[in-house]
Amino acid sequence: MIQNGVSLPNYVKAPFDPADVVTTDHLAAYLDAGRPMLNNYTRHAKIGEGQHGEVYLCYQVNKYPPGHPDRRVPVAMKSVKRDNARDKRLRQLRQQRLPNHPHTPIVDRLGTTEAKIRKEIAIMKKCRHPHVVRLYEIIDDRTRDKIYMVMEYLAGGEVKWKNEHEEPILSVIQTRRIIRDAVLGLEYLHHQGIIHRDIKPANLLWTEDRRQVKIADFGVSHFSYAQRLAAAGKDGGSEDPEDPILLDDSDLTRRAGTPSFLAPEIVYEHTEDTSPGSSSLGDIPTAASSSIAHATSSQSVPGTQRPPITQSIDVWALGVTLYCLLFGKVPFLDTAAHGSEWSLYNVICNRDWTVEETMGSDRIPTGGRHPKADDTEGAQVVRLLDQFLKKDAKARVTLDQVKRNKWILRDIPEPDMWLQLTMPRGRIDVSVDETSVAMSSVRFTWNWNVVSRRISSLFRRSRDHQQRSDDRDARGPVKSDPHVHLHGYESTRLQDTYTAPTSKRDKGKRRAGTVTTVRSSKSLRSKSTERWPVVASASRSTSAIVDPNTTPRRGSITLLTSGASVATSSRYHTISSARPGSSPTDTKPRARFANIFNFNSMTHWRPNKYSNSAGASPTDPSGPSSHRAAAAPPSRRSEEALRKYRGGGAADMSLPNGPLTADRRASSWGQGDQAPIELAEAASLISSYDFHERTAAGVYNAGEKPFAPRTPSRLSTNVATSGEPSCENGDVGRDAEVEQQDAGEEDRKFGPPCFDEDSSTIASADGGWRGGSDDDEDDGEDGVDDICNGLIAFDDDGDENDDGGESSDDDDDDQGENAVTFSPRRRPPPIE
Ligand SMILES: Nc1ncnc2c1ncn2[C@@H]1O[C@H](COP(=O)(O)OP(=O)(O)OP(=O)(O)O)[C@@H](O)[C@H]1O
Repeated sequence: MIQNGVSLPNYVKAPFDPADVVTTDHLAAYLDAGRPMLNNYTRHAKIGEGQHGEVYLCYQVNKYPPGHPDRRVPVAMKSVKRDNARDKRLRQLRQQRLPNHPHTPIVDRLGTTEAKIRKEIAIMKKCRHPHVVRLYEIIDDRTRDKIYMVMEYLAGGEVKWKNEHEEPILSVIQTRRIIRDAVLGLEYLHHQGIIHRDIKPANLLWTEDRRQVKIADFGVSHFSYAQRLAAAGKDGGSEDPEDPILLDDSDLTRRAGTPSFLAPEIVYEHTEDTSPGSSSLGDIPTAASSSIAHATSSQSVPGTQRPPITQSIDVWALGVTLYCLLFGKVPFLDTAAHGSEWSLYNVICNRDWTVEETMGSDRIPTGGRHPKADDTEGAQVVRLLDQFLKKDAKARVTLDQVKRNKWILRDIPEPDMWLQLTMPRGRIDVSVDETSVAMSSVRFTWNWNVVSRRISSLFRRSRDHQQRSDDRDARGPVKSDPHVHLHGYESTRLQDTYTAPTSKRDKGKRRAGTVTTVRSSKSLRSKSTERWPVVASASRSTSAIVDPNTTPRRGSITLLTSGASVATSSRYHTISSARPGSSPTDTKPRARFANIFNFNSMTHWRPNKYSNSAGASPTDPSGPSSHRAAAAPPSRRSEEALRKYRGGGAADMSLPNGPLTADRRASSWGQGDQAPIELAEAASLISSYDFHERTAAGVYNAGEKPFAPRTPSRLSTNVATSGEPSCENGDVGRDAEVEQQDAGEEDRKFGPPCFDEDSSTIASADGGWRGGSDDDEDDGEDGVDDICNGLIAFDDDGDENDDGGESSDDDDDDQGENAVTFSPRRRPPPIE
């Protein structure tokens, strides 16, 4: 196989490459022979429970004939509650306390589980890498109060690393493979501008065969344009990764992660000697991040500034992870009798770590904390740990250096090729609007007055745009999907890209990905927007660009013609819309207005506290321009920070190599020249290839295996051997029985799942998150929830809660009505 000019060895298989993330806006919940079903997913065992919801093993029942290997695909389905009365009350309380300041991060302002989940979805939607858990589908029915994330199922479960005697249970070879996989996944994320922020063994999940691990849990991850540019700087770009403005990512100052894995720069205020020049955290730039200092803890040391928080915090956490896997304990432990989180942070900032005499379950000698020997494996590992756990983030090893480390490359047959193949490629973008539309709001309703107002506004504006479009330069629109091609982006495509739905079921699918919600304009949360044309290029997704010359009114919809000039002003938010399954050949425009106006994009304008001066609307005194006068302090969002840094308004943004045009930006993000496939995807398979090693590592040797694959993996075997999917052949009773026995047996063998303080993610310092599962909220509200383990609830009359009725957002508190209902009498059309 030859890929991008590199000839891959025979053992490299074609990479797994399922379609893009699907957003389904219709939910049918019902029982099938006693087995709960959501759309075409049958629910099986509960795999885990996090802060915001439960994760279930489900089987996707596909339209393949019975017996086909892909007919039933195991997936992990995470169910998360959007919002609820308690959240709402908390949010109101928090909003009262929060200063109304443009520097308040958007997550703070929303301050809900919903905001967190939206961000998680928006980030996961974009990630495509063999060592990052894939998101397949979002089931987001606006009439429900839960959202379902359908993910790749990792049957091997979390990476466990110690036994009850605090001894390591993984061999050194297994540890190396885990770290290698994590490095590749993390390098990909960093390349995209994503900081994971919660790297730890529990967030590395094994595949069923335990040959690979994948990074999971993006609940506290952070996407940053600035960080991405910083990463681009490494590639020879002109950006300065240390530039304080590029690092203006204030969201990062909210402490998130797991205490034992936090980097010193996150808890820097605990550093003992913090005088400039002598800090163990290195030279702290005094000018840096002044805007983020306000968010630091009350314990911050006067006269010092928080060191920049960069992707390096993930590198530190990976170092801590390596240490855990090798020695069965965390490197920084609070040994005080009445230790607290604070004393742990003191240890992290000020103390060195120790090294046991041996490492791994195979007890390979280390040579101590400062090994004298040069080339022993132990010495190599300790030196690598030294580089990982540098308190000064600037002195810390980079992932690229880790990949080139002797110990990491130790058992790779062709290291040069591996390095070449695993080079991260391709860029993605997670825009603010993508987090907004990552999931929609509950109770999305038609409001005919609004609809008619929108329609007339639509006519007016599209006429204006038609007139202006001739005068504009032909720069292509900024797009936020990595698969969008800028070239050949023509409005006529729209007209070739829609097939009218043929059934109600299809209709649901066709609507998937429609532009839905603009939070700041409540009136827009109507079905009027939902029904507007989805803009889809041949490659599934587009974004809209707003003409800076227009003066959109608050809450108006603006339509553009092809080739409209690009407004980089942040007051115009592009909205991506992705319609799964659309192809240039089988579709045509769905909107009745599409063929009248020939538009290819649409956008919403919304007032934005973070606006800068570009593109101000002189006719909108109540809009951002007036707000801006008051909002003089520098904007927080990194893209705006960059714009300011580059010299002011959108028009004169310039880089040393010329102006930062939309095309240049898009191509610098890798959106203009999409590689046929992700090279790294193919290459990373090599990292897990070596059957000898696998045997040596005890992957298939039950005697040596520290943890057997969990119940669900056995279930999948069951399904495979039975030939027919259980829900089809009525075998569910037996299946459930076996499942139960299996779970019991597993509990006996391995004990119930436990959460120790080393591995529990902490909430944001400002109390933005809460613990507890959804069920906390459900108590007394929908009792049947318990029957279905919190996933689905019956309603008394057995009717599905359809989205026909008029209702307002204010009804959100009504948990009983919003609960996902379960109708044994109503089923979706059978899967052929
Ligand atoms: N794709 C998956 N495949 C298999 N198991 C998974 C998958 N995703 C999550 N899990 C399991 O479900 C558990 C809960 O996952 P979830 O993402 O909800 O946790 P979380 O809320 O992020 O947890 P934390 O409290 O650590 O942040 C995890 O511990 C993990 O073991």
